[in-house]
Amino acid sequence: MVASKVLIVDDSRAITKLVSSIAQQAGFTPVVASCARDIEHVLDDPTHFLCACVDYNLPDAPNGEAIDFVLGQAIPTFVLTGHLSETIRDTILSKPVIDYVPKETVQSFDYVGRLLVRLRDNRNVKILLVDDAKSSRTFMLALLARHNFNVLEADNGKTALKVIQQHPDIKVVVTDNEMPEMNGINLVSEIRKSYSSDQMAIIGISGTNALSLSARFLKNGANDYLTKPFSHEEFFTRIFRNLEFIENVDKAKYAANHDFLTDLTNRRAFFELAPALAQQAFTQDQSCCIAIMDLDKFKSINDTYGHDTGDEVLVEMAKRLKSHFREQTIITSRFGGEEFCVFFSNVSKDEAAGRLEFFRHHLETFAFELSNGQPLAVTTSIGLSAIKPDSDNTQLVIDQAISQADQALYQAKHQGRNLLVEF
Ligand SMILES: Nc1nc2c(ncn2[C@@H]2O[C@H](COP(=O)(O)OP(=O)(O)OP(=O)(O)O)[C@@H](O)[C@H]2O)c(=O)[nH]1
Repeated sequence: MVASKVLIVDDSRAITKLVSSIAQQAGFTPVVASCARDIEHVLDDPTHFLCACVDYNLPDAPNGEAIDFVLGQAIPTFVLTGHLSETIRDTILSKPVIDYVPKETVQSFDYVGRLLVRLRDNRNVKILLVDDAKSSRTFMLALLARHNFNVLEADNGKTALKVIQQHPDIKVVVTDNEMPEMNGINLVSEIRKSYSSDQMAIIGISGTNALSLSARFLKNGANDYLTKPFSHEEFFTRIFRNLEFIENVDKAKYAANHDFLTDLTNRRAFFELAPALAQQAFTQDQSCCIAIMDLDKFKSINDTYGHDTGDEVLVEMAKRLKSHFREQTIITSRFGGEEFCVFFSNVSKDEAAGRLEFFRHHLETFAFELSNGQPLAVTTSIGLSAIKPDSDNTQLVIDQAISQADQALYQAKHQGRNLLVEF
């Protein structure tokens, strides 16, 4: 069961309305209780709740009692507070809450939206804790679990490397230094042999009595460090800052390699990926081929229905291409305009021709449905060419095959369109 509800407990109608709309925008169903008494009535199954957003001060629960009740239902909880004295802050942070949000500014509510999305997405974010002291791992694990992170553990550097080998998608490693088998500093330099600082963030933990340790962590490739003892707010700030950095780099890389409109691999990334796949295939005596596709009379679609409809057609074409050619060894790419390219590795020319003919026939048979519900017949012409097996000159043979597939495509257009022609 996916936890898709957000419990909102607040006596202000303005706040419940605002937070409900933020939850809805993030894709969750808000469930509102306007006082502590109401909570029991609106809670059906607590496992359906991603989290709760609870007001610290309610008329029938003036000192955070509602927070304890909701936490008792095992629902991850963050607290909204109107007045934040040091005492209230300390009281809130003494409870196992996710965080507290002062109801001060628009930015506070912006933070609520980001927090909800994070809580949902954190399930897929792996964080590795490396420390030989179990108590220290347990403390950090409990903090990260509140934010739904997928937490892995290791009690020394060597074990950590094994865990990383099994989970290369770990985003953040938090490591102590003094450990048996392999210490933290050595672990950092081992990780950096395979993962750069924008692929896997490393936060070193150092004690206050060893100030030079933080510098050694950084010099060996750590992204950041935490000095013991640290507050839980400081811990989360470091985790989030480093995670956001990794995620932003991921987003930038994705944007650089994908076509903005159709989300297919773009031409530049195609020429980075295809030679490596071709080389792999050729060294295993497997064949590779390339198809160039061009939508028929696309200009008249633009002219008749407008450029936006033309864009819709390109997006739909990309979706169909992706669903027909899903394998990791096949690259579907938008080369530009209404021209697409499919690179097949480990596929013979005959098999590729069969699959492309099936795809051409599928387009011809099933009209595209536009966003206004109107059907639109779209066809494509296709040129196909085998790539000459030459693992020493993959770039060159790919360029040759593209030019041959282009010539075949030209013939397909010339022979009346909606055709597959092999070079
Ligand atoms: N909507 C939309 N149109 C685009 C895009 N890129 C290129 N085009 C249009 O695609 C059309 C391509 O037209 P032509 O090259 O004349 O080819 P065609 O009309 O498909 O004719 P044939 O290829 O001979 O069947 C032009 O009108 C371009 O403006 C885009 O990103 N979106």
